[in-house]
Amino acid sequence: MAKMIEVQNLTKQYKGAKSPSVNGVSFSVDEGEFFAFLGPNGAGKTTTISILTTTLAKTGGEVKIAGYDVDKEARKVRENVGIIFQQPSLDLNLTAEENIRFHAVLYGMCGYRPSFRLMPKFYRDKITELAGIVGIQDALFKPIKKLSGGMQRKLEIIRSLIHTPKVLFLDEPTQGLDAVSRRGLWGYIDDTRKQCGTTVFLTTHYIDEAENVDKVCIINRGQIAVCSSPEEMKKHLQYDPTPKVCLPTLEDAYVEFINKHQEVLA
Ligand SMILES: Nc1ncnc2c1ncn2[C@@H]1O[C@H](COP(=O)(O)OP(=O)(O)OP(=O)(O)O)[C@@H](O)[C@H]1O
Repeated sequence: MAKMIEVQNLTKQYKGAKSPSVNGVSFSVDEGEFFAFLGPNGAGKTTTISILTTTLAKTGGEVKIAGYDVDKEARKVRENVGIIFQQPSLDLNLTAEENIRFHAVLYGMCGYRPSFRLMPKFYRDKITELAGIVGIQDALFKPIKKLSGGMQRKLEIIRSLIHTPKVLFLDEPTQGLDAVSRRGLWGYIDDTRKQCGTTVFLTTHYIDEAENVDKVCIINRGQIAVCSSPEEMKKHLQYDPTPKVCLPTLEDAYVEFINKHQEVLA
């Protein structure tokens, strides 16, 4: 199976920092795989995702996305990825639909037209479908600054999916969404993954969202601490191995693991 994300010995040291924020990280993600990159605050998740999506320069190591090198073939990488950032990145002076339209043009989905009506049918259909899924049909043509924070988040989600990317990077995608929208979003992402073979790279502090992933890596203080399936993690990462039963959820395994490692590293 093709590797969609290949990371070897990735290092990032911010200017003026005493030590690297990401320190020799290596992992790979196969095509169509659902991958979770978990870790406590400040572990290095956003730094890693920013390098993988070409928005931040690394200081060492090799990174390929969909077979393209993030330094030498950054434009190709961007054509193949969709991103939902932790921080909002919308233009508040445009309408919701205009924000998506510019993104679609930028990502090579279609040429620019000066109004929604004049855009190609496949674009209009895709926007309508996505807006229905996250429930913002009524807000599509309103200026962004009039929308609530939650609505703006939903808009970013639509924007990241509009060009049907091969690899979808989700940096805490459901932060600020209500329960119904969270469920709707995950349903859509699951469908997209299954129908289009989209590879999904997720970081989240809601560990339950990672319960059904294929592979989990935990990063702690800039280094990969463990990489396995959620089932293996639940089986092997019990803090107290008696009685010998699996921990019930990935969140239980994660919390035990982090607690144990914080003590070891303290
Ligand atoms: N622009 C920057 N300049 C200097 N240090 C930075 C910068 N951005 C992040 N850091 C540091 O790098 C480390 C990793 O930060 P990062 O944001 O990647 O962590 P994270 O795992 O995404 O955390 P969170 O879960 O809180 O979002 C932290 O110690 C942080 O303070």
